[in-house]
This record gives sequence, structure tokens and C-alpha cells, in this order.
Amino acid sequence: MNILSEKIAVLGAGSWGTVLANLLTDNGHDVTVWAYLDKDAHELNDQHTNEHYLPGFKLNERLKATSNLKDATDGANLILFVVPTNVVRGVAEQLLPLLKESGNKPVLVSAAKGLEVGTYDRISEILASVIPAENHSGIVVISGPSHAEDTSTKDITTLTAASTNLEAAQYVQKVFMNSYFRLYTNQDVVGVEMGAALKNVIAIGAGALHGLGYGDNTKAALITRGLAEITRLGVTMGADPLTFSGLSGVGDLIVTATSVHSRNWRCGNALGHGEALQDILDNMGQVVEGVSTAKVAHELAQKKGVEMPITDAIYGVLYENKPIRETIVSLMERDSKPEFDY
Ligand SMILES: NC(=O)C1=CN([C@@H]2O[C@H](COP(=O)(O)OP(=O)(O)OC[C@H]3O[C@@H](n4cnc5c(N)ncnc54)[C@H](OP(=O)(O)O)[C@@H]3O)[C@@H](O)[C@H]2O)C=CC1
Ligand SMILES: O=C(CO)COP(=O)(O)O
Repeated sequence: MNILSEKIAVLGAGSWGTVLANLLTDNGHDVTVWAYLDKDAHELNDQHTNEHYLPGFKLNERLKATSNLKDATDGANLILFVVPTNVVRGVAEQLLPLLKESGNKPVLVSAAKGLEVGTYDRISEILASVIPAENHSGIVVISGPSHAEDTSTKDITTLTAASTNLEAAQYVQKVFMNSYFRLYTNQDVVGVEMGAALKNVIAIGAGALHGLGYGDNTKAALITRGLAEITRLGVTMGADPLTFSGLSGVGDLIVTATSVHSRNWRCGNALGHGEALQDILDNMGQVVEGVSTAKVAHELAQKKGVEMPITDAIYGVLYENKPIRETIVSLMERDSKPEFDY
């Protein structure tokens, strides 16, 4: 049993936000979810369900929800961001005046996985650029192989809590850990966030291979060579290469590139079956982070002069209407090269 009982605000009532808020409530914390829409807050409070994002899941009745950001975050020791990457900045901007007014200095935690279009910022960079250090007690990123659907059934799940502030990471570790949810600390925030964001792009590719009927050799090739280029860009951005053999590297890549729960994998699978991207996104009803991250990664790789052939190929399919089978042939017909560039 967790010995801490913290006041926690979870910003985002999608699938991952709801499962994490429920887990934190089960851990004995006083948790309020901030739902974007009033009707979602009402459903969480009155029915203790979130049927759109987690059909059939019954929530802990102590979990509260509101669509009022001030009510959700007032006095919180920890504020968890679990909204899609493209809205993190806007939500942080709404939070800042509330923190200034109250003088509260919570630990800010990000569970989102993506890179911001236009700025190329990681989530922790967005938070740090909007909320000055005097208004928080550390920024921590949690990431690892963790589908909401599995964690909701208490499947054993492992994550890393990354921060340059080790004390803040250890605090987050204590707040979240229980018998089925285990966190490790890591001080390589760049590596953890780059691994988390870039694996979503490779997962779209893995889904596409499945949709097209490719076998296990091909999928293993994609995952392995995908990890090689994730590591290449990550290290160029300042990451420790070791981080990519950890939970937020190969761990998250494995789960996302092989699971039917993955929204990114499902998007790729539908592309492989010939569906149009816009139709897939319209029907998904949930965020598919890899689509916008493919654009950021493609641009960032060009800017930094990093070779990312698989990411570029996926970008071509998503943004330039390139046919998938021909794109795969072009990847295979590139010049021969050594496996590792030392
Ligand atoms: N799902 C998972 O298993 C995991 C997800 N993640 C990451 O967590 C993040 C959130 O993902 P997930 O929970 O799956 O997302 P979902 O698509 O399930 O939910 C997104 C949530 O964000 C809300 N939202 C949309 N627009 C806004 C806005 N402008 N302001 C505030 N809130 C908004 C949605 O509200 P509404 O319903 O009203 O549109 C919804 O509650 C992503 O970065 C994802 O990569 C990480 C690990 C696991
Ligand atoms: O990050 C995730 C699992 O660790 C979730 O991936 P999807 O967004 O593809 O479902």
C-alpha cells in the first residue's frame, strides 16, 4: 500500500488519463480529473464510467472529475498532463495564471508522447517554456510500454520516471507504484521523450506491414532498424544511447509495434488495407500521435542531417500519398551499408 496520500490533478480524460487517474485513486490519493467537456466530467462523476474511451471499465467511486481547470488543480501537489501533444501548450497556458494566483508549486508530470509540430519541442520542453521554474517543483516524464487497455485490467506494467531533478522523479515513482505498476527512475529526459515519440511513427509502419500481409521476419526487421534510426536521431539531440535499450526505447517500441491496442499500429494496419488516412483518423475517435510526429521527425532529421529512411518512408506515405508497396521496395533497394556506423 502506498504510504503517501497526495492531492493530484489529472489533465485529460481520454483512455490513458482515465486509467492513470483511477490507478492513483486506488493507490489512496485524492484525485480529480480535468475533462475537456462538461458531459465527460458528469459521466465520470455520476456513472463512474468513460464509455467512449474505455468501454465497460468501472472507475473507483472516489475519483472526482470537473471541467473547471481551477477546481481540478487547486492545491494539487502533482499535476499530470495526459492530453494529446498538440494541446499541451494551450492547457499549460491556461494553468500558468492559476499557479501564479495561488502560489502553488506542484510537480508537473507528462504522460503524453509526441513532438510539437512547428517548434519540434518535446513535452517537457513545452511545459518548461510555458511554466517558469518558480511556479513548479520539477518536471517529470513518465513513459514505457503501457497500453491503457492492459493497465485497466491490472496487467503488470513498467515505466520510467525521467527528470533531471532526481528527487522529483523519485517522488513520482512513489506516488504511482503499486503491485502491478512499477516505475524506474532515469535522468535522461531527452532519450526517454525521443523514444516515446518516435516509436509511434515506427508503429504505424508495423501496422502497415501487417495490413499488407508481411510476415514476422519483416516485422522484426522494421522494429530493429526502426530502433536504430530512433537512436540515431535521439543521440544527435543529446540522448544517452543506453536509454533506447530501456523501457521508453525498445520496450515501448515492442508494445506499440505489435499490439492491436495501439492506435498507431491500427492506423498503419488500416493504411495497409488501403483505407485513406483521413477516414482512418476520423473513425479512430482517439489521438494517433505518430501522424504528426512523423512530420516533425522527418523535418528534424533533415535539419540535423540524420539518416532516417524508415521514418522518411512513412512520412512519404502519410503526407505525399506515396504507395506503400513501392515505398517498401525503394527502402530495400537503397545502397548496401554496414549494420552499425561507428
Ligand atoms: N492510450 C494509451 O494507452 C496511452 C497514451 N499515451 C499518450 O497519452 C496522451 C493522451 O492519449 P490518450 O489518453 O490515448 O488520448 P485519447 O485520444 O484517448 O484522449 C484524448 C483526451 O484529450 C482531450 N482533448 C482533446 N482536445 C483537447 C483540448 N483542446 N484541450 C484539452 N483536452 C483535450 C480529449 O477530450 P474529448 O474527448 O473531449 O475530445 C480526451 O479526453 C497521448 O500523447 C498518448 O500518446 C501514453 C501511454 C499510453
Ligand atoms: O504509448 C503507448 C503504449 O505505450 C500507446 O500507443 P498508441 O498511442 O499507439 O496506442
